[in-house]
Amino acid sequence: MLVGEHYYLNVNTKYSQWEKPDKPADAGSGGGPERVQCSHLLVKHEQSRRPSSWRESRITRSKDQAMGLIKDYREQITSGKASFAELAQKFSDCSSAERGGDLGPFSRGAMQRPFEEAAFNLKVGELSDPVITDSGVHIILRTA
Ligand SMILES: Cn1nc(-c2ccccc2)cc1C(=O)N[C@H](Cc1nc2ccccc2[nH]1)C(=O)O
Repeated sequence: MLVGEHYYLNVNTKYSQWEKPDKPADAGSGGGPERVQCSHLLVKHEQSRRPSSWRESRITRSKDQAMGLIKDYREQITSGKASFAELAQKFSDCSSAERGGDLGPFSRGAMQRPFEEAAFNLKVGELSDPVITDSGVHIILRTA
């Protein structure tokens, strides 16, 4: 929160951002969905913004180890060995694990930018590649 700093608001899409836009404001029409619903599986690591979760009070795994785990979970899901919700419920370091990783519907501007970009570029039913945010390493399933 930068007190006194100006931010930029696209009055068409109601999207706000700190960075000065580098292209004309889009009209907000046809630019993909307004809202998406996603589930995610998050593996935190020692450099995560909050290296703690319902699973582990102090998370010490490295970022590389977190990436390795996320790739393993992704392979289990794509090969049908396990369901997304089952692995998220068991292993996600986000409190949404209790709901199989379901975050509910959200608009642009609600989530960290890398997560938002990945989520809004998924088709319904599509599983993302690993996504890195300040929280850790995620895989994202768009459900609506
Ligand atoms: C964004 N969000 N929604 C829930 C949630 C939703 C539904 C039911 C319970 C919790 C938890 C969170 C959240 O920020 N959790 C954080 C971890 C985290 N960081 C995220 C970054 C982007 C998207 C989801 C993310 N979840 C935590 O538990 O440390």
